Amino acid sequence: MHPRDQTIFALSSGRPPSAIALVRVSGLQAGKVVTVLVGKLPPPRMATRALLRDVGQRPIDDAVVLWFPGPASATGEDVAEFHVHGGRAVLTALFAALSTFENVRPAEPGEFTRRAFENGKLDLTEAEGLDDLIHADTDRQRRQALRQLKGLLGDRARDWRARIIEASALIEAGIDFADEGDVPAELIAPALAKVEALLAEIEEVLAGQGRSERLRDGLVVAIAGPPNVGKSTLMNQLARREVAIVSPHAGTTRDVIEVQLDLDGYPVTVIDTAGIRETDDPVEQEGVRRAQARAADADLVLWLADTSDAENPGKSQGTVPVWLVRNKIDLEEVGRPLADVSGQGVFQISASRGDGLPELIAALVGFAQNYFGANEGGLIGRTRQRRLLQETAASLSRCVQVVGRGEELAAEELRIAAHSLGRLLGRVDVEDILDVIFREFCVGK
Ligand SMILES: Nc1nc2c(ncn2[C@@H]2O[C@H](COP(=O)(O)OP(=O)(O)OP(=O)(O)O)[C@@H](O)[C@H]2O)c(=O)[nH]1
Ligand SMILES: [K+]
Ligand SMILES: [Mg+2]
Repeated sequence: MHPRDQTIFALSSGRPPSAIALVRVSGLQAGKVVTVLVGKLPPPRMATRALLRDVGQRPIDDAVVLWFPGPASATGEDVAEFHVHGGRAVLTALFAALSTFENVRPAEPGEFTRRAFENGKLDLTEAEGLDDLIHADTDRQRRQALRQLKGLLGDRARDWRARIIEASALIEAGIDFADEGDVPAELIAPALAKVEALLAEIEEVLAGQGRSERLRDGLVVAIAGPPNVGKSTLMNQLARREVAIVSPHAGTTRDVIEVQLDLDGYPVTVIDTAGIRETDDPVEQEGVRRAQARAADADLVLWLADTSDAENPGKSQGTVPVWLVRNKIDLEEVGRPLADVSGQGVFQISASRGDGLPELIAALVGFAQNYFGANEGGLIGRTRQRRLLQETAASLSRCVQVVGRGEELAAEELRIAAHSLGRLLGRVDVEDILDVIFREFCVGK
């Protein structure tokens, strides 16, 4: 039997032990499994309390069972849910009982969602949103994933694709009529108008979103600078715990230390690095090498200097934005003005006392907002989605350019655009292009 036709089961709730564990079963055998374990098939979609028994009638656990006959189920197949006590031995006994059925096996990762997708319960962008929602750590990530799961991008893509197919049908009809007479002009003009409107909408979505797809990975902020300027002290302040060792000894930090922060709902990874200087110590040299590599990979560098230091923050950072942060302002002589640097991206702080930190953190939140796009309507959740939308826009814009020179070329670009959106949704079939042509125009050939 093909693995796709086998019945699958898995623990769908968290790691045991837990108060309650949810075990899901999906596939052709689900009904039989429930009938044997419960003794009868419970009414559909009603929580039913039952003593589960294995095939040898030995009791497993007192459970709540839900029976969802397909196709009105999460996967589209027959699905059973067992809510049992979340003990390891309970689950072992239940899994052993499930495994005694023929063609019933443990599910592969993501297999329930895969089946739901294959049965048309959700499109690919929604499946991606579901995965992102499960992995969301921060509120922004959760909201973005929920938008995807609700199908906001999928709905737009389906609408765009339908309109591309309409435009395509107009052009195809023009091509067909062309060898009989001179109908195309009236057909091509509305097709072109449709394509231009579509292109504007897709480009707006691409432009207005910042890099919302990076919300999944988060923003990387590296703290770099000369030794002993207080990088690890700042790191600990941002993390609100002692993640890095602080000492008056220059060259304390050698390894790259990371913490994940939730900055106003934005996921931010802060990296503390070794102080950058010339050194003979091979261990410290390696630390400096790693520090430079990580700073070059970061999305933002906080270049820390103490107030005496006039270190140039720009060097060796490539295209990564660098903010100059002057630390230890508490050591400034009374009455002496704070360092002469001012303006955007220059901060005065005391990492140990906390002065200037609220301003620095507020600026980081602003940077994150700008980076990810503050727009609540951020539709793009993944690089894959952005790439396919860019491909779609590129094909539509080529279509606009070539339409005067040849309808066949224009029609081909529209086919490519529809194909890109089909891939975005995970549904590529050219049949529906033909369907629309035959249904709407009935040329009768
Ligand atoms: N007065 C004062 N001292 C500070 C401040 N921030 C850090 N220090 C002190 O400066 C020394 C170095 O701090 P660290 O945080 O270890 O500096 P670092 O940049 O991580 O040093 P390396 O890892 O060795 O490169 C410690 O003695 C800290 O207590 C500050 O704002 N004011
Ligand atoms: K130090
Ligand atoms: Mg350090």
